[in-house]
Amino acid sequence: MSESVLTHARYGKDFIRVFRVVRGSEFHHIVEYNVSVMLEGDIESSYTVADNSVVVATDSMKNITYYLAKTSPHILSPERFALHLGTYIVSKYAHIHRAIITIEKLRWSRIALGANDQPHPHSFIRDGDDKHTVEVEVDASAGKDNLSAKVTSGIADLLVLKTAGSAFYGYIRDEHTTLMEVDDRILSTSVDLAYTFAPLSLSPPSDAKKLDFTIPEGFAPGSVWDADNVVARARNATLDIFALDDSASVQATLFKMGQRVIAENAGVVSVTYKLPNKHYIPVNMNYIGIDNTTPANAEVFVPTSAPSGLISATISRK
Ligand SMILES: O=c1[nH]c(=O)c2[nH]c(=O)[nH]c2[nH]1
Repeated sequence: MSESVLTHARYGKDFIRVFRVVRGSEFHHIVEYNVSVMLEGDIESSYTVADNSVVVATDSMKNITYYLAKTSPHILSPERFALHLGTYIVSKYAHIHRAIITIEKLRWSRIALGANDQPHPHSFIRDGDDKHTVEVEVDASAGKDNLSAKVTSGIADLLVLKTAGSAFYGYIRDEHTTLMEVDDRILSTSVDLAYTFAPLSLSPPSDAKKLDFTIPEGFAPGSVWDADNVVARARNATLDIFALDDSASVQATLFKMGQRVIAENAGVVSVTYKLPNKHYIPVNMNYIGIDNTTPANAEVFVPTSAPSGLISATISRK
């Protein structure tokens, strides 16, 4: 026993499901989040000598999440809410030095009705399976008056497909090659992207309840405080490039996506894409004298879930 030592400890509550409505005079606004709260600090004794006096119960972390969902003016932005929640926790508990908050924001879009797409004040539709993802680390290890944060946001499970404008040829051909070179093919991927903002420092709460959380005035477009617009631009850029790029490969198209995200968002320092290549294989009908394999005549495909290619890269600001 004495030859072992605790080298890392982190605990918290995962899968905290929360829905919030903000009732404006004309329009209601809603968010649905899956939140995870993980804490680090002077908590070793809870592991090593069964000392629960240092434990903020994970049940309390769940309650704090709901309390802030009710009281925080930042609830509608997952980045700001995560920063507020992390700041609250590290400010309230002297021995907690780091809070790692992750949020998955599910899609709810306002229903538009009638010929002129009139936005409905309080009805919404789940118009996609993709999620806005956020990971915030609020760090108080340099002191409770010296808070800093790292924010990585992104999009997961954005499923797309195009039926033209994607070639793949010129790759290594040797005794292991069976793939046909094509000047056109089906291209489909489930986009996963995550971008990291420049590190930021945070003001500690000034009120006794530790609830006060301020964001700077006049923040720069593309900064972490502009995160709702950043994710909208990243989604648009991704869909734009996917549709419009005359793709030579997933690799080349991915790089263009990353370049756009960096160019359009001044506060983003790097972006990582993970693009599975979800292969659609043309059915060979040569046995019955029908051409379904040359790109121009390929119309019937087998969608395959496995194996898939997996193309990933990180594009960083110079
Ligand atoms: O865009 C692609 N990149 C690859 O690396 C690859 N490999 C493969 O078999 N098909 C594809 N497509």
